[in-house]
Amino acid sequence: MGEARPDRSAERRRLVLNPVSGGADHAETVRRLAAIHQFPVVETERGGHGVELAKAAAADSVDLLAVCGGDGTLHEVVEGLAAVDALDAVTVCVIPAGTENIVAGDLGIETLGEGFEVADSGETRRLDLGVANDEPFVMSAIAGLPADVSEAATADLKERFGSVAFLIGGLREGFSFDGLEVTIDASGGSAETAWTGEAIAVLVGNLRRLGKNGGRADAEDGLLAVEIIERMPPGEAVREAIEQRFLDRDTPHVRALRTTRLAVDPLGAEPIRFSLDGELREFETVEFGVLPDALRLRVGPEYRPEG
Ligand SMILES: Nc1ncnc2c1ncn2[C@@H]1O[C@H](COP(=O)(O)OP(=O)(O)OP(=O)(O)O)[C@@H](O)[C@H]1O
Repeated sequence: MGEARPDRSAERRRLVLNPVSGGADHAETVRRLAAIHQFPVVETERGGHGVELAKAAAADSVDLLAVCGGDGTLHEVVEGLAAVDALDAVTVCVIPAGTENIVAGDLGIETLGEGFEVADSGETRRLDLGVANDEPFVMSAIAGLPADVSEAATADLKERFGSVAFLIGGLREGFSFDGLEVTIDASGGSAETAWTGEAIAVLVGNLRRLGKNGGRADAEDGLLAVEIIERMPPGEAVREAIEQRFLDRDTPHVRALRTTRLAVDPLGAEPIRFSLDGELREFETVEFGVLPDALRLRVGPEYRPEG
């Protein structure tokens, strides 16, 4: 029985494929599915190439751009579209083939097949983007323990253990972590906050579960969900961080707020490292903001903005 396919004659499609994300075993299947779903494929050849391929897609008037890889590949594509001011002209869809695929999971897209289904017929919504100075991010910006955790999860660990690698890395790092001496200034949200001290982690969420106090960051509310995890004795720190992040419990050393603007200044001479959607960046000083409704994204049927 032949199923009626949507009329795509008016739509210019393209797929950016990262062939080495995740376990690097998806490329063949993706090329086959892409042919069935009428997506011409371009492939990333090195780190940062996704930015260039996204700019080229915008220049070629692509209006539906699928991204197949992990959160890092999506990050690069969004960065490229933003750089040429094409976020409004291009609708993005996500085909999950990374290690974590946190964004895809938040959009209700779990498999390659679901990714292509949503690309074909999912609802298009407008999601906020976060920005760190000038660089956009889809999901989150994280400094401190969890950022070190992502770095500590080596490619080998990731390959063997997938998501668990982040937890293993965290437990390793937890014993040697020095803390972040910072001044944090938030304005334009539920409460003005000025805070100076030593933090274990600063989490700035746009689309991501951040624990009970911050709730799931809502990518359609025009706000960033921020959590500041204060310095505390090491035993308590590891326990509270784990309770907060994995068990959804209230803990005493965590401040949660929602804001449109957040400035973070390190007190010492060292720059501060943030992981933007899993990609590490260093900042002398950083100001976070929101671009409301900036990203046109196809979402799965289970997607709920507030999680
Ligand atoms: N051909 C390539 N060779 C080497 N590295 C590449 C190539 N193409 C892209 N990359 C890099 O691969 C990295 C990993 O991609 P990505 O973050 O999407 O997947 P992941 O880390 O497996 O998944 P996730 O971020 O969801 O956990 C990115 O930093 C990207 O720049």
